[in-house]
Amino acid sequence: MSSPMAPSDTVVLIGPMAVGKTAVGRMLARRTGRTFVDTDRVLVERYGPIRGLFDQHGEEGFRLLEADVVQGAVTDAGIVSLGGGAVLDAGTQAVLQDAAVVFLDTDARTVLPRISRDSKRPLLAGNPLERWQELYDQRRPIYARLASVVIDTRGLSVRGTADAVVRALPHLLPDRHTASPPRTAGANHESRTDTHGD
Ligand SMILES: Nc1ncnc2c1ncn2[C@@H]1O[C@H](COP(=O)(O)OP(=O)(O)O)[C@@H](O)[C@H]1O
Ligand SMILES: O=C(O)C1=C[C@@H](OP(=O)(O)O)[C@@H](O)[C@H](O)C1
Ligand SMILES: [Mg+2]
Repeated sequence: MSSPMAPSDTVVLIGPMAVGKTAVGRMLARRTGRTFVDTDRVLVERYGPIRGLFDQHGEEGFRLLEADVVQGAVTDAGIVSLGGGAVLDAGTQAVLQDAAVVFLDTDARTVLPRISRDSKRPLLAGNPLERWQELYDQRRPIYARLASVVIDTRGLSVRGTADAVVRALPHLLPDRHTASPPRTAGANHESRTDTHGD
């Protein structure tokens, strides 16, 4: 079965857990007047909390549900934030080929305060820092290969990172006189960055 392709004006944020894909995607959508979809948020809305999905279906089952949600999300133009492991799926890799794929990069030291008490990301259970680094090392080559743009977010705020994305993709900025407020989809109708559901 052939996959649909993401339109070239879709911007997809990829990268490791807690780098800021959700927070930056939301801010970017607000700044550029585009729709925002966070695929974890869609999964939670559709099926329940991420942790429960891992408990019920295992990582493999979660990836199948996730891949389906990603396919739906990226075929609509707009800003799309993926979960950190979504790029493991071959169909997802294929569908991203034509999109502007932004790899938000970071390191363990930077994300440590964001993950040290994390109970919502099942893959970080046990020793979050070690698990984060392990997953980062495994996935970094995939992020790098899929990326149209790589942004080193170390030392940047969420706003600073969104600015860096706009600098890298200047066509994102709307014309001042014609910009309309962002339409909502997925996550941008909820207030904070918790997209994991519990
Ligand atoms: N550049 C940043 N500086 C400080 N805090 C950040 C930054 N990016 C994200 N955060 C915070 O870190 C946490 C994880 O961010 P999130 O957007 O959920 O990451 P991701 O979607 O990549 O897992 C959130 O509380 C968010 O507000
Ligand atoms: O990296 C991963 O495998 C995961 C990342 C999470 O999303 P964030 O990257 O937004 O935290 C979420 O999809 C799930 O916990 C699995
Ligand atoms: Mg996220």
